[in-house]
Formats: sequence, structure tokens, C-alpha cells
Amino acid sequence: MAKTRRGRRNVKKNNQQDDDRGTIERADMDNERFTAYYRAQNIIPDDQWEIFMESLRRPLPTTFRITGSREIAHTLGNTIKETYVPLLNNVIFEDEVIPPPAQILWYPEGLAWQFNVSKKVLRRSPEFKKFHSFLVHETEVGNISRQEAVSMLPPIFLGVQPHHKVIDMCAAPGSKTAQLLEALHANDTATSTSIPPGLLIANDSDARRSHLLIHQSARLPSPAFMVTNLDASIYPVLRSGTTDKHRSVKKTPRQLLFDRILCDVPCSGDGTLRKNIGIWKRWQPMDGNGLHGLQVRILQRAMRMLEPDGRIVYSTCSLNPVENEAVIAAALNSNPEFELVDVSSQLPELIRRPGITTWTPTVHRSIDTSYTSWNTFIETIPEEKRAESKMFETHWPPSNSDSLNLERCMRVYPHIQDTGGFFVAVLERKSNHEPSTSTHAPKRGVEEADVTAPETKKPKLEIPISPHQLDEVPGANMSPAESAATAEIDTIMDEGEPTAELSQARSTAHTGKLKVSDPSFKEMPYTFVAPDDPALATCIQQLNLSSDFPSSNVLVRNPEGEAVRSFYLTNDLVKSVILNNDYTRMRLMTSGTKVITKQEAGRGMDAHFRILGEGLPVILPYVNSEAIMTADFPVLKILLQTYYPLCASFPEPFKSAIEARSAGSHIARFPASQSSDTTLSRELVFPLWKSKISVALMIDKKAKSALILRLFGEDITIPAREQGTRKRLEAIDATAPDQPNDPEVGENGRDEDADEDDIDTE
Ligand SMILES: C[S@@+](CC[C@H](N)C(=O)[O-])C[C@H]1O[C@@H](n2cnc3c(N)ncnc32)[C@H](O)[C@@H]1O
Repeated sequence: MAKTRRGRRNVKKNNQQDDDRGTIERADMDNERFTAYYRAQNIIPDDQWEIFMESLRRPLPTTFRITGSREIAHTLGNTIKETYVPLLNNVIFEDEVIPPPAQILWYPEGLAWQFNVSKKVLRRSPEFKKFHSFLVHETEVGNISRQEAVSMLPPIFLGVQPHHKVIDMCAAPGSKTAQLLEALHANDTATSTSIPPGLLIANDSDARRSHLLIHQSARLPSPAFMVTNLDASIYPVLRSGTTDKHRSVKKTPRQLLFDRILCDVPCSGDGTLRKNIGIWKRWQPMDGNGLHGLQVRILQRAMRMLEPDGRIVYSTCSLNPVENEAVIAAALNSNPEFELVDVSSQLPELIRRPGITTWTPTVHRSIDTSYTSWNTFIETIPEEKRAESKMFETHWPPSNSDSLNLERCMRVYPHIQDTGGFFVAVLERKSNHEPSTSTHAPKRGVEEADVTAPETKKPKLEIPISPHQLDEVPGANMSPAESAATAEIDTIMDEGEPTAELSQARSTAHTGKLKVSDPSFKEMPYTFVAPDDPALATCIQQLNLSSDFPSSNVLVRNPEGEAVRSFYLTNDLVKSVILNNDYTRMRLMTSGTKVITKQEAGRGMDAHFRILGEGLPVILPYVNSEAIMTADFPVLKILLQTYYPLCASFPEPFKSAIEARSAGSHIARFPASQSSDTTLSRELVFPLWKSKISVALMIDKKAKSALILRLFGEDITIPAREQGTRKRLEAIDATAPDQPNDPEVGENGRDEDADEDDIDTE
């Protein structure tokens, strides 16, 4: 584990703590109920209690992961190791030695880092300022993702591979979704994105947070990605064309089961006290009691959606056994074919504590943990009032808790490796157990609208939901329309031929005349463009795409399937899911990735299609090689320095090459090279736009700034000339397009939400 500086933020003599969170009274970081409750749970040995509590009062170190393809990630990792760590070694600020960033030892391939300095140091120390600027730029372009160390754990234990069908049940704002996407794209190279055969559905019941999720995931464009906006505890059965072991989609649709499911469920969040200090004041144990039911139902639903040889990871950022071991125990007892997986040999550098087998829920807000079983508690309540009780049997340890292997769960405590608090459990079907998950949905009338009902005759545990709990749980309520749609989807799930309704959904997906089953869902549908659509044919011809371009997997975002503005690309599996399910029932927010857009090119020019910067890695493998120009570093420098350099301003041979090209979208490849200015350590490929007399690099401003900083260490843009050139061009070259300042803020409102995950948390 990285050594981080402790003690520097010791509580001041006047009982105040100054840190990035403002001046905080020591008394603000205490809560009698918290202490009484967790003391009663015996999760922390007596001799460590004070250290544990003190660690909760200290701010968290800043932690981040290097993302992107393996090649880019290792290049960036080396930059940190070889450039920034030496620069930051021995920085002295206000007479204190500030430690440099350190790798998080348990994170695979050394690609996660942490450092512990205040904002004051980041702003005023020239060395840290430089490092901070590097982090901000790389974060903006998606090469670095700021994420709490413990939150990186669940996707690691899920072990996603490119062919897996994955669902992230409670995904927003999406930091773990990003990790899952990266795993799905493990075969990407630095310049091209693979089209994985698998699938990732990221779901969240909160529509606003789902938009945030879309925004975050736009950094990792993937044809294998979908976002839905549903209550995970009653996630509907989806259909897809079945897949063989190589994941090629066959025709007969059947229930889509998942190989990997992440249940990072809503929780009371007391493991995040170090960063969310407001929790100190409002913490009370009934929150955990109230969430327990929803947590169990989400996990039970996941169990029914899993492929026979699949894996589920359940996680919370809570220390409360009622939200953790109690949920696991309840789910295991309702699905005895599942077991906890022993992952103790994975990530040996991660110091964790085993899950516990005994705990004592409180039956009262002011902490009463005296009841050792539900029976002893419920007997104290008059019979006519028992139905109103908010305490369930599953809040207590079950009688078989010793035989469930709960010690295989992982508890991560803040005082051990200077992290947040966290809980992770890994579940699989027992190897000697025949999977009982059938592809049949419960029949209407038998278990109507109860999508969590087991499909076999296994004992089932009912977790009632009180209206009070529903109010407390964000997104737990579902509109009648949603419930009806969900029940209907399950009801029409039959083996064999699809129902008339599904057939209609599938056939109309092409024509755009989809029946809207949930009128409350207002997003536009994704509709496949007919592969022989004339506009698509023009686009393929203009962009010089090869015959193996998957033109039958191109979507547009309108009900008619008209190739009006932007094209999205999906893989076969996503296509199959879209064609076999009503998009309003799925509440489908996004699918595939936007790759091409129509450029209205100005006076005297026909509209042209152009490849989007973020779409280029996906499209590149399909671009005929003669369409790709090769250029050298001096050309790149001019393109980076100037917004609209004139074609005539480039050195030969690029000058003649670009002048000979027609106006429109082009691609330039810049091989790795060394020059007097800098080293281009790996090949870069960018889209260009050629107007009548000028040419522009079509990458967004942030990506451009990050690249400039990486290559030159400082901003080399020429502002005065840039302005002059822009004005001059506007006057003489009406064909110059707008440069992409933002990666396609679009039709689907992708970028409306503010990015909350910036490295600078000011
Ligand atoms: C702990 S957060 C998830 C964090 C996320 N996995 C990440 O790493 O960024 C829990 C999420 O569950 C969502 N949620 C709450 N109730 C839900 C439900 N019934 N179904 C699906 N999502 C739900 C919340 O909106 C919230 O975004």
C-alpha cells in the first residue's frame, strides 16, 4: 500500500480542523448513535476503535486510475513514474516535506495512484501545480479517472472479459461502469477500438443520474454499450437472439441472461464519511434498516438474470452488516443454488477483514440492539401491530449463518490502508448444482408483476416493502405504467416463437412505427437504418469505408430511421437486444456509440459526412488504407498551434497531398517519431476537415489541450494568429466548419450534466 502522510492533518489544539473541506469543528465529526451501533456490532476490535474513528475524521487521499487502452495507460503510467514522481520527490512546502504520488499496490498493473496534499499545496507549489494541471487535462480527455480506491474493487472481482454479457444494475454516476467498459474493451489498441462481442447494460432508476452516466461513459465510446433507466429490483426480462459460445447472434430470440452482474446497490454510505462529512450529523441506523429490503430484492433479481456459469458482485460503501452480510444471507437462503466465492487469494496486497456471521440490528433509532433474534423482538409487539413493523426476519443473522461462508465477504476498513470503508461479496452458482434458471417468465395470474419470484419451487423469502421505505429509497418507486410494462414483458416471455407483440416491436424497429408501451418515457428511439439507405451509401462512399463496414448495425435517433444527422454503431448483440425489445419498456437511454455526423459544409458545397473524433477509433479499422494520409510531426505541430492553417502553409509533401484532396473529411496518421521539440512516443491518428483553402484538426478543445501539454509541456497555441486566421477565413473560406469544442453535445443531451468527477474538486 502506498505510504501516505498521516498526522499532517492532526486535529488542532483549538479543536478545529482546517482542510479542503473548510474549517470543521471536531464535534461535527462525532455521532453517538454511530458509536453505540458499531460498538455493538463488534466489527472493530476494542484496541483499534479509536484509530478507526480518527481515520474516519481525516480527509481521503486523492486517488485515480489510468484508463484507456493498455498501451495508452502504460505510456501515461510511465510519464507519472518517470517525469512527475522525480519532480515531486522532496517538495518542501511551508517547511514540510510533501510526499510524491504513490501507486496503489493492490491495483492490477500499477495503474492506480494516490497522493495526499491539500488544495493549498496544489495551487501554490509550482511542482504540484504542474502535476495537477497534467491530471486535469488527462482527466478531461478520459485518460485518467478520479475514483475512490475502494470503489475500484467490485469491477476487479467481477473479472469481465470482452465476450461477456454484463449488467451494472445501479450504475450512476458510472465510475464502475467505466471500469467494466474498459474490461470489455481489453483488446483495444492505442488507435483503434475493438468491437467486443459482449455487451454492457448500465442501468439506474434515477433519470437525472442516468444522464450523468451517459455523460461519463461518453469518454469510452463503445458499440457494445447501452443505458437503461429502470428499477433494478424489478428489471424486466429482456430478449435477444441467442448466442453461441463465440457470441455470434443466432436468430431465435430468448431471454437474455448475463455472464457478469454488478449490484453496487444504494446504501446508507457511512463508508464515505471521510469525504461526505455531512453524514456525521445525519447518520442513523434506520436508514440501513430501510434500505435492506430493496438491497435484497436487487440481488435476488440479479440471481435470476444470471447465466448458469455467471458471477455476481454485490457491494456497498457501508459498514452496516444489515446492508451487507444480512443481504447476502437473505439472498443465499432464497437461492440455495448460489454460494459465496472465496477470493482471498486475489489481490493479496489488499488488506481486508472477513465478513461477519453475527450482528445485532437495532430496532430503534436511538439504538436498541438488545434483541438477539427477530422472534424475541416480534413477540414484544401486539399481534395486531406486527404487520406494521419495519423490522424483517432477514435483518437478523439467520440460524444457518455459520454455514453460509459469510467470512468470504470482504470488509475494507479506513484505518488499515488509508481508504474509505467498503463491502464486497462475490457470488456464483454452486458448481455441483444444476442451474434452475429457466427462460420462462412467471405466468400472469400466478405471480403477476412479481418478477423476483424464483422460477423454480425453491423456498422464497418475501421482503415486504413498506410505503415508508419506498419514500426513503431513491428510485425505488415505479410508476404504474412502468410496473405494468415490466409485468407484461415477463408475461410475454415464452420459449419458442415470439409473441405477436414482440414480433411487432422487432419488425417496426426498422420502420420506426414502434408502439409506445410506456408513454411516460420521452426519449427518442434508436432505429436501424436500412443497409441500402442512399444517405448511408453516400456516407460510406465519401468516407471511403471498406465493404466489411457493418452497415447493417448503423442506428439513428429518430422513429423513422431517417439518416438525418448522426449515425451510431452497435455490435450484433446490442442490435439484437434493440430489435427484440420495446425501447420504452427498457427505458433505453442510449445504445451503441455515435461515430459519424453530417457536416453542413457551407456555401457552394454539398453536405458531407465526417467521422467524429471519438468515433474514429471505432471506424478506423474499416477505412480503406488509401484514404489515410501519413504526416509528420511538423504538420501536427501546425495543426495544434493554429485553428485553421491554410493548406499552403504546410511543408511538403503534406502541402501537395492535402491540396490534391477534395474538400471534406480526411484522416491523418502521425507515426511515432522524435524531433528537436519533443518525442511522439506512439502513433496518433486524427480526423481532419479540409475546406476550400484551409484544413483543421477535428478533435475537441480539451483533447487538443491535453495533447499539447503532453507533447510540449506548455500551451503552444497562437492566440493572436488564431483569431486573425478565423476572421480571415470567415471572410474568404465559407466552407470552414465549426471546430468541435465539445465532443458532440447532442441530440440526446449527452453533455448537459456537469462533470462531477473532475480531478479538481473545488
Ligand atoms: C451506490 S450508487 C451507485 C454508484 C455507481 N455504481 C458508481 O460506481 O458510480 C447507487 C445508485 O443506485 C441507484 N438506485 C437507487 N435505487 C435503485 C433501484 N431500485 N434500481 C436501480 N438503481 C437504483 C441510485 O440512483 C444510485 O445512482
